[in-house]
Amino acid sequence: MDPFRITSTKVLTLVTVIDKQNQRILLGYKKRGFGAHLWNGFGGKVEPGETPKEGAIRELEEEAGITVHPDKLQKTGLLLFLFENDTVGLETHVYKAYEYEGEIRECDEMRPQWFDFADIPYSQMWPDDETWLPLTLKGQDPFFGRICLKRRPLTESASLENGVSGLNPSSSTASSGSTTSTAASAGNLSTTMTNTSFTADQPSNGPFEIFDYHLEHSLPSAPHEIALDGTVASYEN
Ligand SMILES: COc1nc(N)nc2c1ncn2[C@H]1C[C@H](O)[C@@H](COP(=O)(O)OP(=O)(O)OP(=O)(O)O)O1
Repeated sequence: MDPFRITSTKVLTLVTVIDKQNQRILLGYKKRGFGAHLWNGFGGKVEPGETPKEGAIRELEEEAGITVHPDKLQKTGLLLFLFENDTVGLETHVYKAYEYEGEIRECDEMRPQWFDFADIPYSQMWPDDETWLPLTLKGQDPFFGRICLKRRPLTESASLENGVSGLNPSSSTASSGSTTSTAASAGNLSTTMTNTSFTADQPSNGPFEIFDYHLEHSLPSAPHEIALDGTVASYEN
């Protein structure tokens, strides 16, 4: 049986705020919960009754204290994170914003910090970020990605005791949406990598490593393109 087969998804958002003029990006250090101790964009579960975009704006406000007008929030990608032997996939709607209002502030969940494009801390981020964040920064978006992750071998995970928590990705409370996916139609980018191994000199970026991934330059044009199990996501680009 395919260890990456899923029967449903949770709908999540992820926002990167980009300061084009100064060539830097705003990331947040996750203090607790799923992905704790990693730097990431801002986001979380889409609440019932919310669109992904509304959820993204709400999470950005909650986690970084800033507001983005809906017209200024651009869809940069749709990423489907699949975890080995977990039938719940994470359907993650990724956005970027070049403008915001308000003062950036820390909260109990996230500590925001600017990073120059040249100093993005990929070694302390989810391992998939290095595959797609550069596309966002270079404007090579939108993209669709199917990213399969598996747990690092135990000895390595054990050495990450003080690292990432939230070890069961589907254990956190559910959000709206219930969709599974097939590959989207072919785009002009097609990147595939298989079974990247963790090396001792690679700093820890969590208990998971990429098993394989596929990225392409096209968002599914219609929800049915990402539905496998008869359920259909309701999302907007
Ligand atoms: C698996 O790979 C992932 N890579 C990246 N870059 N980001 C990920 C990955 N898996 C999840 N994420 C992102 C998506 C969301 O922005 C957060 C998870 O959100 P969380 O579970 O913390 O949602 P909240 O609604 O904030 O949760 P609580 O209110 O329950 O704390 O990580």
